[in-house]
Amino acid sequence: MSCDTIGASLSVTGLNWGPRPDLLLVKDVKFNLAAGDRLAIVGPNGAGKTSLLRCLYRGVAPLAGRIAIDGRDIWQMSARETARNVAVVLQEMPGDFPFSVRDVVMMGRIPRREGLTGWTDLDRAKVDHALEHLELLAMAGRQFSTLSGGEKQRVLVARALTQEPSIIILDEPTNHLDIRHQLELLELLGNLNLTIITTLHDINLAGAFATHVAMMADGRMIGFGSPDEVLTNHAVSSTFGVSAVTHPAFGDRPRHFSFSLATS
Ligand SMILES: Nc1ncnc2c1ncn2[C@@H]1O[C@H](COP(=O)(O)OP(=O)(O)OP(=O)(O)O)[C@@H](O)[C@H]1O
Repeated sequence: MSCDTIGASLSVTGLNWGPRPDLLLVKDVKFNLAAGDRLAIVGPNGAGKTSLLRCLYRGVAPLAGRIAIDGRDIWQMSARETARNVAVVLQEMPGDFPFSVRDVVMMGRIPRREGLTGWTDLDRAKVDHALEHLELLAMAGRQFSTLSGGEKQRVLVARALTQEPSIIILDEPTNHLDIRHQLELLELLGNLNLTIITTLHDINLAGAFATHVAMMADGRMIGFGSPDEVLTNHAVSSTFGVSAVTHPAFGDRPRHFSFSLATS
């Protein structure tokens, strides 16, 4: 899918967040992304990945530190300006959401709407474009609540794309998707000219998709760099408590891991 917007840079420094100052779930996180970089955040359950994402999309206010998009602190922007820059695709989905698929995707245009005007031909064209690219045109009139988990996931990605953001933040976007849709979604995201930040439990998908990988454990970013730098046998094995072995790229198949339970 072509996208008229371009990615933005992101700079995070000294970021701390927790529900209370004595319970930090994100601890002294810092990293930089250039426009168009794709970051996969990996780490075991409870490592703080979703908490970090919440800080990045302004879902929670940091207790310390700064998050800047193209050099501008996100807390110095209006909520609308942040929404124009950052689109979010979360795991939680409202169960009873009385809207059609087309309506949900159209909601992505709200931050782009000027005043109280109705939807324009441009808005409708953007929605059709996103529906087509995520293979949703045939179900555009269906109630969102009647879709499968994977179909809902694709609708929420389509909504994010119609927002025309410069950064897309996704929490486990491949969770409900079958293998073909997982690969297609990551290919689609990879072909956008945007900055992407996503959590991914699948280390092999993370390595194949990302330009940068951040490894988290106990609220800290314990590794940040290229997939080859961060996803080593030792780091993956020790962080996840498994025995991880890398297999080199072969033909079309990228470098990948196999896993077994670690023997103590
Ligand atoms: N508001 C809160 N109050 C107390 N503890 C919390 C709160 N929010 C999250 N936690 C805890 O903080 C830890 C980090 O949660 P978070 O959801 O960020 O982890 P995660 O890396 O995304 O995990 P997963 O891979 O399981 O989705 C977890 O142990 C979680 O139970």
